[in-house]
Amino acid sequence: MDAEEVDVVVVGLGPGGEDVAARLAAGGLAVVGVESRLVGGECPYFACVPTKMMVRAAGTLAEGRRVDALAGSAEVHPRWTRVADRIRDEATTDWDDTAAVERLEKSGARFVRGRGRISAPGEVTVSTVDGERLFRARRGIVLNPGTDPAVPPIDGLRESPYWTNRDAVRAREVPESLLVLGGGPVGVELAQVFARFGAALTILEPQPRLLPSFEPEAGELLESVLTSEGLGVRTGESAAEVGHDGERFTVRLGSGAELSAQRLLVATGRRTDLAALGVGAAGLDEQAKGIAVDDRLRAGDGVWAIGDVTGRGAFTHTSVYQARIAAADILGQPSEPADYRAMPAVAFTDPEVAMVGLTESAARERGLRVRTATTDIAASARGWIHKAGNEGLIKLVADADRGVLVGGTVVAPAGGEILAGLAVAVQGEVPVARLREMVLAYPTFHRALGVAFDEL
Ligand SMILES: Cc1cc2nc3c(=O)[nH]c(=O)nc-3n(C[C@H](O)[C@H](O)[C@H](O)COP(=O)(O)OP(=O)(O)OC[C@H]3O[C@@H](n4cnc5c(N)ncnc54)[C@H](O)[C@@H]3O)c2cc1C
Ligand SMILES: NC(=O)c1ccc[n+]([C@@H]2O[C@H](COP(=O)([O-])OP(=O)(O)OC[C@H]3O[C@@H](n4cnc5c(N)ncnc54)[C@H](O)[C@@H]3O)[C@@H](O)[C@H]2O)c1
Repeated sequence: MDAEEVDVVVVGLGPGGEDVAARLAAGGLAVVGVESRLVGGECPYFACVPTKMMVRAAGTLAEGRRVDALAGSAEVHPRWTRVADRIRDEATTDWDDTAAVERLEKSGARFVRGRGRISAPGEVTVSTVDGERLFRARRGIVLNPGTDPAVPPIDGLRESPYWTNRDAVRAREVPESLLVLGGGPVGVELAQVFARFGAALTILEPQPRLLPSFEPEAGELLESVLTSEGLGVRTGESAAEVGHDGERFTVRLGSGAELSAQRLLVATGRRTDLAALGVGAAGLDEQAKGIAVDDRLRAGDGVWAIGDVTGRGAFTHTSVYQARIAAADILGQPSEPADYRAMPAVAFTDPEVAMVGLTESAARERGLRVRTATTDIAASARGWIHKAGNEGLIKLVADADRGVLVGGTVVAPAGGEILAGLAVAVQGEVPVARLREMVLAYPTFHRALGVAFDEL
């Protein structure tokens, strides 16, 4: 097979892959982008965008149900077809990436639909519907393969018609009951959405709390909100066996108890098949969980990796941030090295759970002399005015020796927006003494930060 000579091959066109391909093409390089499914990746078709449309719709239902407490009376009648149609028509154009392919090609990159794998150093073989194509990349290969849902090895699960996020966003109907395996961001966001649309919901999370990668206080508060909305939350419990009789799922727990539901959503994390990507041919460990990269996103000689697969925060903003740095490195342009100190994470539940930088335990593990402060959003002036739906907290984590914030968590209505102030403080290493002097508008939710700064 003759090889086609190019400068760079980008394998996988998630948000970062699409971005890096366009940047490299704009920089004058001959670029081929390879995508086996949809250009844009998980985020626009199966993740961020459609799930946030669901969250937005479920939030309006919740607000409608709060009318009785604040403004009169209202009857709310959920209709899922509104959400399903919006996802199909506005978010995903019925899961069609024509516009994204055109955008990519307009940027100057070439597009090949197929599955790429590194077949030799500097070489990518792409399996397309018309057979195999071979590309030789003079400058290098950028890997942006993203992740697929990880399905845990629970007896009977793989043989059952379980859902992942990809099925949940395509749902045309709300199940009468839904069991969610996993209380991470995917699990809690989708659980609250489907519950607000009428599904009887149970979340099963083996760790002691929901959102285990966030501050424990955040997971505890979210659990109390979800249970007050009628969801069942079973933390510290795992599924031992899954059965499906053609209509319903039965899940036997480690404790012996049994749960039953019409649908089962697997939201237990993500995985990438590095062996299928051929990373071994580039001298990388194909048995590893992800691809280790340096602060220029270099994974090896002539190989860069960006996005979820790098394990530096599985978010769209990480992927496009890394794309910018990798593109600059390949083009030989100046840029700052990757800096993840103020990486934000937001779970778009109601209240939103948002964090930046280090949790208290992560800061202690790094040997920092940690000082923390926590304040209650409901007890703040704005929280008290807000009333229904005012649950929340702010937790700050400071390095007492340097007198700066190293992390912060906001659980609040629009907590992800409030987080921006903390992100600036962590990134800019603004002294806590200076933060205390700030004038914070009354009565905003973020004004509660002042109480926490004082406590620090
Ligand atoms: C339900 C859900 C909700 C989420 N919500 C948010 C959110 O609100 N905010 C946020 O920041 N993040 C969110 N995320 C995470 C976000 O979707 C990812 O971090 C984001 O898509 C970036 O991923 P990526 O760039 O690594 O690649 P991906 O988006 O995973 O795309 C990788 C692409 O590579 C392709 N590919 C893989 N292997 C090959 C191959 N060998 N050859 C050719 N193509 C290949 C795949 O088909 C895929 O299209 C969410 C995730 C999920 C599951
Ligand atoms: N708003 C956002 O930015 C957003 C939203 C969704 C997802 N994401 C990203 O996507 C990635 C995937 O999210 P996720 O929630 O699927 O993964 P996750 O790894 O964050 O959480 C998975 C959860 O499943 C639990 N779990 C593991 N095995 C289990 C089992 N056998 N049964 C039940 N539970 C089990 C884990 O303890 C964990 O709490 C995350 O890294 C996240 O950052 C981001």
